[in-house]
Amino acid sequence: MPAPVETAATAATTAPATGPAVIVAIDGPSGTGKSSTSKAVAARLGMSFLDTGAQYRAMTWWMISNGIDVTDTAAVATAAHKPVIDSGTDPAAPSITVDGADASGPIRTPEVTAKVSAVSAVPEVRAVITRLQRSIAAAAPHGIVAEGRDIGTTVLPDADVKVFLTASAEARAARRSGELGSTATADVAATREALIKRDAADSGRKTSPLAKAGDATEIDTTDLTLVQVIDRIVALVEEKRAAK
Ligand SMILES: Nc1ncnc2c1ncn2[C@@H]1O[C@H](COP(=O)(O)OP(=O)(O)O)[C@@H](O)[C@H]1O
Ligand SMILES: Nc1ccn([C@H]2C[C@H](O)[C@@H](COP(=O)(O)OP(=O)(O)O)O2)c(=O)n1
Repeated sequence: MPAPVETAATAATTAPATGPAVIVAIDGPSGTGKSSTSKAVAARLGMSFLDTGAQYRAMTWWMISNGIDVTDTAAVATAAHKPVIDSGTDPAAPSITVDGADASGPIRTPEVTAKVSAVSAVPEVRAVITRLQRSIAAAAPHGIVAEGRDIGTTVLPDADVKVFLTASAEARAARRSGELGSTATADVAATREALIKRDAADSGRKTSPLAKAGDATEIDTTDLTLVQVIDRIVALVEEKRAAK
């Protein structure tokens, strides 16, 4: 039976946060449900939400817009400190701007998706964005749910709760293709190949690759509904809050 789809909006009974602030790190490959799950968990628990992939996409969009060849590592490294990236962390209305301009649409283009792994492999880019992410997490009044590839391993290694989401390549490709508006077999296959290629690049880079932290709880979402994944993570966070 197809999984009932819960969006951040339908999951969001934005509760005022109670108890101590907790830091939650959610990592995993593309299409495992990090963004939708993290948004909903943050909304339910009255916490902030940070989509770190959006920040790497914003950096990539800025490089493309400014005529920088993303395969020229030295040029990307030199420019990395120039864009001003600002992330809005309300899970009900997350936002991202670059130099004051709304970047939420342009960062999702196929060109940015194709180039983001190259840009995010550059150590200077990671240093700039990691610093930004830590400052956002430190300023979150009721704690934060931050999702990405290296949150539990590098950005917030002392996070209270760490989750690593996985799912089969088939499930991930089907989810992404659905979002892109085509479930035709050839389109799903092409999406699957693109996902696998990006995962390999993200896992294989030298600086803070996509990886499961040793102390992360792994959840395979292949056969779980979005609501089931959200419930599991909320339970982990509530358990941690109770113990604090
Ligand atoms: N457990 C799940 N079951 C079915 N669909 C899901 C599940 N988790 C996420 N999705 C859907 O898959 C797509 C990709 O999810 P997303 O949260 O963007 O993944 P990620 O951030 O890991 O790339 C979205 O359309 C989302 O609604
Ligand atoms: N913490 C992070 C988050 C994302 N990245 C990089 C690697 C990813 O392929 C891109 C885009 O991330 P994003 O989460 O938007 O990717 P999805 O298309 O949602 O799977 O950014 C990263 O290197 N480190």
